[in-house]
Amino acid sequence: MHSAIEANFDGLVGPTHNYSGLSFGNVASQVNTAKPSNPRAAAKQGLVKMKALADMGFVQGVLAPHERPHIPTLRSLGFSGTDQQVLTAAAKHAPKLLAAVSSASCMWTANAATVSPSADTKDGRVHFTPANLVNKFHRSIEHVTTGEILKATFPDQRYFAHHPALPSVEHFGDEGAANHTRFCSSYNEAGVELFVYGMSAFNTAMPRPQQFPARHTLEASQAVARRHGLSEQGAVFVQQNPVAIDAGVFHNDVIAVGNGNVHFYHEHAFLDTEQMKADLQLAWGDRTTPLYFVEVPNSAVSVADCVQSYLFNSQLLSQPNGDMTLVVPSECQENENVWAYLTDLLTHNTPIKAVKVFDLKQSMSNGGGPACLRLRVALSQQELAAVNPATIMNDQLFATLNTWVDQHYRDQLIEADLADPSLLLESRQALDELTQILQLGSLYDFQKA
Ligand SMILES: NCCC[C@H](NC(=O)CCC(=O)O)C(=O)O
Repeated sequence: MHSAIEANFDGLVGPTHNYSGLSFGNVASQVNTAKPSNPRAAAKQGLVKMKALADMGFVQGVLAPHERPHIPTLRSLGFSGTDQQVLTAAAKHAPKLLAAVSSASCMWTANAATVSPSADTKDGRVHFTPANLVNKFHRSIEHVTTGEILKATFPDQRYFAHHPALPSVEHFGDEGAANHTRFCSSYNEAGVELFVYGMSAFNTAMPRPQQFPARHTLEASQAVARRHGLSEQGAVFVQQNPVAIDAGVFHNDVIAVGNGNVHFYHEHAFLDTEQMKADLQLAWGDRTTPLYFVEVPNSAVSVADCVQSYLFNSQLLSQPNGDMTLVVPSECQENENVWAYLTDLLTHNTPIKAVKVFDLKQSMSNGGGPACLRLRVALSQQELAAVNPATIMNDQLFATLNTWVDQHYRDQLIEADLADPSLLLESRQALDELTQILQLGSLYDFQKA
């Protein structure tokens, strides 16, 4: 039997990448507000990570950025005239709104969707639900285009089932795979899907964060598990620690990561750690491989260290021999406690045997680490063969995309630049070419007009 694999689909950073301070509750986004960004460096840092994973033998895909600034959203909010008039009026009367419709936030594809592999679902297809990202306006406008990009990347309906986003209302706040982890003993077999939520929308007696928003609800997770056709045994629902959310852990993937039979998480990640372990263990059942819980004590790495270094926003990747590699941002190396912990971890008897460090500073400055930048899609060989091949990273695509970035991206952007009509034209020109490179068809609004 040919083995199933886990592919990573990273978001390519778009030409309008900037720091607008749009994410209340996300420390990096707030701290770096109004700093100049470098979209060209951002895109290239992401490409280097993608290429490195492809070179390590992993299947690596690319998800296209969205059209920004998004003129149709401005029109729906009452701006009118030519595209240039819309832009100028928005810049004058609602500059923060212009910043919101210009964000390159779709780069963080861990928030693009929740994906359930075919081994877990009732109809034996891979299921996708784009996340409504309703808690932040700039992200709430992503899900329609995300759905179209996912359909263009995973087109064959015999293998892939595409759902629309959940209702766009706080009760069903859904942040996608940033709050979803899958455990399995091999990618061929049915796994256990862990859904982590920030609060219950309907049960207001349950604890909630006091200061920062809980973006993701229990009810959203339950709905996704139902529509994906997961078995009762195959889905576990666990509440994130509200205290951690108030300390800046706006997604669970800032404080926990799992893969295969390993759950790597912080002591304060969950409201009830013992319950999380018991529930996962019960769902895991009597599989022959043991489930490893690698719990990081607060005495070694504080929650503040997690938020600053993004230790847990790492990618935990299985090598063919079962050993795992942890892909971390360079901030981990710069944080003394975190680096000491990681150095020590490698001497312990866990499946985590190697650490790889990447410079992702441009994305990190908006609160997005290695794990935020990727959407995991476990695929059988047959399903992999049905993926749009033009989106798979290799030497040629890496070279093509680097040249494309050099041609179209600026190396500095501040908020005021978002009003520049030539930025809009440059971005459209770039994306128009990209749809040809990645063979996505005409998916952007400006291509349909
Ligand atoms: N998974 C990481 C997501 C980071 C993202 N940051 C942002 O949107 C910041 C954008 C800005 O502030 O310009 C967020 O908070 O959802």
